[in-house]
Amino acid sequence: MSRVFDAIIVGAGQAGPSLAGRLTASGMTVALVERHLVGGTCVNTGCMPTKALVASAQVAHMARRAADYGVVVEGTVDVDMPRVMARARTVTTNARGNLESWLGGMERLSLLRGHARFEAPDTLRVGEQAISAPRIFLNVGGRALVPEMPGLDTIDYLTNTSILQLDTLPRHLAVVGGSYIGLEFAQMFRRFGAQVTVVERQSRLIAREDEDISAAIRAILEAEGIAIRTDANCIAFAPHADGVAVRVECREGAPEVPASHVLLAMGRRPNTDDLGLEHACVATDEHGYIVVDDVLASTVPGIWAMGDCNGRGAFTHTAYNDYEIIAANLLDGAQRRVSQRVPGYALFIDPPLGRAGLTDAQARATGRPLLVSTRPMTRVGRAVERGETQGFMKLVADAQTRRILGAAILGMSGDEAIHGVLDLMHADQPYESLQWAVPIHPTVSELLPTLVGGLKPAD
Ligand SMILES: Cc1cc2nc3c(=O)[nH]c(=O)nc-3n(C[C@H](O)[C@H](O)[C@H](O)COP(=O)(O)OP(=O)(O)OC[C@H]3O[C@@H](n4cnc5c(N)ncnc54)[C@H](O)[C@@H]3O)c2cc1C
Ligand SMILES: NC(=O)c1ccc[n+]([C@@H]2O[C@H](COP(=O)([O-])OP(=O)(O)OC[C@H]3O[C@@H](n4cnc5c(N)ncnc54)[C@H](O)[C@@H]3O)[C@@H](O)[C@H]2O)c1
Repeated sequence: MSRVFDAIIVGAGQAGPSLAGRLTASGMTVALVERHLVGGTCVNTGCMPTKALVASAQVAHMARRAADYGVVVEGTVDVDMPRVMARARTVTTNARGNLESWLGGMERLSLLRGHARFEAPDTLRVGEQAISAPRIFLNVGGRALVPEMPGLDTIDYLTNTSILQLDTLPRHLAVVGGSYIGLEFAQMFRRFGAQVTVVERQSRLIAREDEDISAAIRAILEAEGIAIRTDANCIAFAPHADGVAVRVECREGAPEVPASHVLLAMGRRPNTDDLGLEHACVATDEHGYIVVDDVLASTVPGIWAMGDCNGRGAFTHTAYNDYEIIAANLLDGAQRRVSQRVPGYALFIDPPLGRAGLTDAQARATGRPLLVSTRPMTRVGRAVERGETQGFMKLVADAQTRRILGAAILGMSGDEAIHGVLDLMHADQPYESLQWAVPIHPTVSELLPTLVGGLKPAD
């Protein structure tokens, strides 16, 4: 006998709890199944703790730069790692507690603690009990990808989860993977005082971005003393007197990085391998992502997938937007689609990279006639006043449709200022609309109209 609900949600990450809120408010009985911590990756081992740590690292950095601003800090700037980590844990614990209270008071919701696994297309087993519903929503997220690599089984390594348990400063942190996760951790640990080496197998960091962005980020990180080893082919690990020897075999530099700690930041894999999807005939792609259509329906009627597990986004805001799409279509009679979403995200190094739409390279690949405009942060008044002039901004537009195709703001407040562009792209208005906005002085955003004014045909 199974307990029957109107809906089952598996995973209390970034989409599940909000969907539970909407479904129960509409009168449905809902089972929300969570096997570990409510809040999922973002709250517990992702965005929240890392951005709290980035904040501590920025304070340390600015304290070291105090003299640049005429501020006297006596002695050296030291970082108290247990307190830094405790602060990040408090941010996480509070957020998780708030979520638990909200879910705890939700009428018609049964929060079931345990691992859910399909037994049939409408039935899941959670421990001793079977539960079934005509609507099942999968929000199972992902975890660090740990590929088989020579010697990995002979060493201790860290992931985004275990590194948050460190209470001591690594002497030398080797970060394998020079993309979002790797670079945020690399910069913060360098600022906490560790020696840091980033090992990336591609020829440049964060290779999904344009080459000028990769180069500028590399320069920012190297200026802080982070060693960067690109073209790191044939990575292998071995125990070493210092901890771990990371064999890199790059074009330049010594073939081995002797590290005290190794962080693997080589991507994510979806939590779909232990969900019993074969008992429900739900199709996955070759990487294990649940195949969904433009309204996030899986290949089986009555089963939807939201968030990182569907491969249609890898961010908290895309997971949340998945919930918004499903709720609007099911409950509000709307016709929302994933393809209506303008891609946007930020890399939270300091200064951050804010991104919207296509990269320059992606825009060029469309073959459309393009207009491009760039401006260094040295020519942004607010950045000059703040003494934070690293980076640049860039805009790419379609010369025929006069729509912005993409933008990057690598610079102070780039993570916030990019929203002016994202909003315009979402509103599907021509770029000239930005010129007639009256932005506030002095801000980074106030340069967006100037950037539009500087659009010129791409070379
Ligand atoms: C270090 C790091 C930093 C990040 N920083 C940012 C950032 O700054 N901004 C941003 O937008 N994104 C960031 N992300 C990405 C972001 O965390 C994810 O995109 C987001 O958490 C995805 O949400 P989700 O709901 O899809 O999955 P998750 O948050 O992973 O939640 C899935 C939940 O499902 C549960 N679950 C899985 N399988 C089962 C099962 N069979 N039964 C029961 N429960 C199950 C899990 O325990 C988990 O609680 C970061 C990620 C990492 C790792
Ligand atoms: N600021 C944010 O929004 C934020 C922050 C962190 C993570 N995230 C999310 O988490 C996801 C995963 O991030 P990530 O940085 O782990 O993955 P990623 O897929 O973005 O990058 C993985 C990197 O590791 C490199 N790599 C892979 N195999 C390697 C090997 N054998 N040796 C050396 N390098 C290797 C890749 O070339 C790539 O640069 C991202 O897609 C992002 O959506 C977002």
